[in-house]
Amino acid sequence: MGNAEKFDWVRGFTCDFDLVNGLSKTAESTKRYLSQMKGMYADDAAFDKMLEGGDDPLVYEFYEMGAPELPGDLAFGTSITYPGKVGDEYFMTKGHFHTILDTGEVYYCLSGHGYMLLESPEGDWSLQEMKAGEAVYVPKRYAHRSINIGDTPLVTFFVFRGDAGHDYGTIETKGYRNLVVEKGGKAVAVPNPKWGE
Ligand SMILES: O=P(O)(O)OC[C@H]1O[C@H](O)[C@H](O)[C@@H](O)[C@@H]1O
Ligand SMILES: [Fe+2]
Repeated sequence: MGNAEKFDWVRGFTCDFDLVNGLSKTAESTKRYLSQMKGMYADDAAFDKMLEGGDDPLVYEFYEMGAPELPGDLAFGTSITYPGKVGDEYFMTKGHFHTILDTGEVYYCLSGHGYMLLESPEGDWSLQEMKAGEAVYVPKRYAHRSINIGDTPLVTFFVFRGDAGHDYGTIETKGYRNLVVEKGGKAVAVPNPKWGE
């Protein structure tokens, strides 16, 4: 049974999410493995090398609860980005704009340490730090991507309008203007050499 049928979107329901690892015993997660992110990391050689050995690490997983795609409904769940790097670039989600660009989103960090990378179509961008107990507001119009800069899973709980939709196209073709890499033991933002390609 899929998540949409499991839950009563008309009369209400509850669902568990672990405070530390973010996982649910009831809902089923959607998983994204490294092989599904080809071209998204700056270092293609490091990316290919990681997959050569036959190992395809789980980079992140999240819950699609099956909220009705209507303006009055709310999509919510946890998103878990695992620790790791491709070359010196930290593991991250694909990131997306909302199809209805004018819809925001809230993320509350349950555990781990990382950043939310925000970028508007006009190129305004920022990094919002995420650590347990901090909530991040993703304003309407901004693409958003979670980046794990720690050694433990970065776990967030998110809520957004049910009809917002995901637009991956722009990020998949152009990328973000900046990446977050480890330099001298520190996480720093650097310009993305592949941007706009
Ligand atoms: O959609 P991605 O960029 O692959 O990230 C995965 C997921 O992360 C977050 O938790 C969002 O709220 C989800 O809507 C999203 O689908
Ligand atoms: Fe979103």
